[in-house]
Amino acid sequence: MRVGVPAETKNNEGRIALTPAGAHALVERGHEVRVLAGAGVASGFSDDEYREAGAIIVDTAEEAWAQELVLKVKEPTPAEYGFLTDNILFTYLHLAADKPLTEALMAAGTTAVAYETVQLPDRSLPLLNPMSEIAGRLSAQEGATHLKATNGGRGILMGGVPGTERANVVVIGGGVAGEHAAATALGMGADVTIMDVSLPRLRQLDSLYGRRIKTLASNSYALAEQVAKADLVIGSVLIPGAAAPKLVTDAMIKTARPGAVFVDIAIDQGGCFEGSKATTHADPTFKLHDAVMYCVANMPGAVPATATAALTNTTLPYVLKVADKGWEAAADADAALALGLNVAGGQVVNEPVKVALGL
Ligand SMILES: NC(=O)C1=CN([C@@H]2O[C@H](COP(=O)(O)OP(=O)(O)OC[C@H]3O[C@@H](n4cnc5c(N)ncnc54)[C@H](O)[C@@H]3O)[C@@H](O)[C@H]2O)C=CC1
Ligand SMILES: CC(=O)C(=O)O
Ligand SMILES: [Mg+2]
Repeated sequence: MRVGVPAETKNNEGRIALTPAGAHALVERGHEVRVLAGAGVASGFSDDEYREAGAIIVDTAEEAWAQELVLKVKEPTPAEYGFLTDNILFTYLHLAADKPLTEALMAAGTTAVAYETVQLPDRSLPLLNPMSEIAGRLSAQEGATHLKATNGGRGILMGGVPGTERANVVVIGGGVAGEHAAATALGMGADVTIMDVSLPRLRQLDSLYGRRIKTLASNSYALAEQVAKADLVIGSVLIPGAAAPKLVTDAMIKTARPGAVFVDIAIDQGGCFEGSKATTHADPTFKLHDAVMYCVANMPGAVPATATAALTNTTLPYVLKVADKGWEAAADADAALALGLNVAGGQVVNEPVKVALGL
């Protein structure tokens, strides 16, 4: 198959969808790989490394996009809609939060496969998992940074010092991102509470972290109580494919401590705080009442050396299947991969996306 790898175009997005090792694996199996010049540089990969791996370096985005299988990291931005065609696009899509992109994919007849809805029988999301690990860890780091008074925050140190209060960190949604957020905040010395609607998941977290963290069943009453006394709130809920539920209301944010920081990791699915709107690494926060809101939709893009390696570790086996067999046969042979299909033949085929967009 002819495989294309364009550069990422989102603000400060340094990842690339294929490493030289991945290009080598594809070429070895008889596929042709075209990588846009310079696309790997921010992740630490030069054009020469791709050439040595057997890839062809192309000079225009058009050429990288005009292949049978296009590999990307983030969803196409409006500037890229013109490149969409009836080929296979394999990338994060987050369509529940993006009707214009959904319509562009339908109009182009793209076979659009979303990393974030590939799902194993145990319900885990193997291609979202590594980026949730990274975004979770980063959320605690970013929270600590924005809690500094010099950044508009409450001026509290995560772990305090002996004789002072520690920061009170509340994590809403104790899945992959939430667990990594909690573990990092714990490592920084904060007081950590994880809230989730899944009691089995809270039991699991309790057995892993014991008395070092608090677990709480999530409901609007408990959320209101926790938000009012938190220094840092991290939102990391997910209903796969669907728009994120707005769990923290504007009224709750009004009661927050002045300078409290709210990190909405779930912003790529529309956000789980009322009042969240997507921000960029260049301008990551805004003020809402007296709170600092951090809503960057591509958090791992800031650590591309780690994130590209972590992402391609998990995507490559699936990429090889699609390139070797074509979409239909690959999806027939792998039920987890088949669940990645979001748009095909001009129609949305993922049920939660359909519901979220009212289609
Ligand atoms: N902003 C960014 O750069 C990134 C964002 N993400 C996003 O982070 C979010 C979380 O992803 P994962 O941790 O992988 O998901 P996950 O599926 O591992 O965890 C989600 C958790 O939310 C819980 N949950 C669902 N509804 C809830 C509710 N009403 N109240 C409390 N908890 C609830 C679930 O029980 C589950 O434990 C997703 O939206 C994902 O797309 C992931 C990576 C990067
Ligand atoms: C999952 C996602 O949105 C990201 O890695 O940017
Ligand atoms: Mg997005």
